[in-house]
Amino acid sequence: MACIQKTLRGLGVLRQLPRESTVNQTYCRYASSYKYLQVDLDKKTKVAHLTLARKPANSLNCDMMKEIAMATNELDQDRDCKGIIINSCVPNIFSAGLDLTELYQAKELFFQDFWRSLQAMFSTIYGTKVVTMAAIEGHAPAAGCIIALATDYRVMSEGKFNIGLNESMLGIPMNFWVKDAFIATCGQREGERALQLGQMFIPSTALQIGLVDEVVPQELTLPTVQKHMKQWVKVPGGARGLTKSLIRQQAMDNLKAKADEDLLIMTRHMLSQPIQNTIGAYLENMTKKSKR
Ligand SMILES: CCCC/C=C\CC(=O)SCCNC(=O)CCNC(=O)[C@H](O)C(C)(C)COP(=O)(O)OP(=O)(O)OC[C@H]1O[C@@H](n2cnc3c(N)ncnc32)[C@H](O)[C@@H]1OP(=O)(O)O
Repeated sequence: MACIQKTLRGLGVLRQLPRESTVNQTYCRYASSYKYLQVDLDKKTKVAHLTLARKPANSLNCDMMKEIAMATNELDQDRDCKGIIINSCVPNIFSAGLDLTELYQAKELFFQDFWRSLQAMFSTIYGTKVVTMAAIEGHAPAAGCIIALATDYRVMSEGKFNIGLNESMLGIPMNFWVKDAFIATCGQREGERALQLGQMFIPSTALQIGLVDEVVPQELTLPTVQKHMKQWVKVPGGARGLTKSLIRQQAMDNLKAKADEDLLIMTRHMLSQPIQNTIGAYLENMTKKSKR
């Protein structure tokens, strides 16, 4: 965790937050600290719910990614927290991925802050020693899928929803740490196919390729995650946490070592005219669609 804090501090993401605003002895809510999240920790079960709450689609703007990193870090340090469930309060959408309106015609300095915040959000969730699970009750494209990939266990709702890394289709080339996380989860062959094609998956296919661990009716999604969480947090935390670190440390070290390089490469790509044109056209399409 020292590593996560160092990374966050280096990225200017970590700031002093009030320890907690206590509602009562067994249930505490950090929500007052956050604009785009609800964070509730049940001190009795030692499980926190980190609920993405940026309507209309939980698109991830720079501040929201900073908040997710800070909240995860804060929970990681809280002795009363053994598990974090990430879910969404937006019906049928887990997260629509990066906020394209912030990426469109972004200034270089802002983009750097934005990308550092994405790196920090991922590495904080991926690197935390506490158990993390995603209750994916709707669409999870691109960075929505990245949040889910960073967790230890994913349950998705049945329905006409999509999950996956569609970056190629947006003209955005894949970067190393997202590629590594996908391949670690779904394997080399699936990675070669899905990442080149920018493929999105319906829940049953996502289950087949191992992108999610379970698919259940929507109303059972959160209860199913809660049931699994109850089991996972029973495992002695020290042993489980160290085992998790052992498995994830290499990826964390790689990201830390190559974060600047990633930023440099992605700044060049994302601010290039062809990608900016694609994002512009995509935004125009979304506006037309919602006017219909
Ligand atoms: C190189 C690797 C690292 C890079 C990592 C990540 C890259 C990204 O994340 S890029 C972003 C990719 N995201 C997408 O392609 C998803 C785009 N959105 C959708 O496909 C749909 O909105 C979605 C399926 C999520 C939901 O569909 P609907 O339920 O039909 O809702 P609407 O499409 O009407 O959307 C509602 C509302 O939200 C706005 N919106 C949606 N997505 C985004 C977004 N990514 N950024 C900004 N705004 C977004 C959309 O415009 C609508 O707004 P209003 O018109 O104001 O209602």
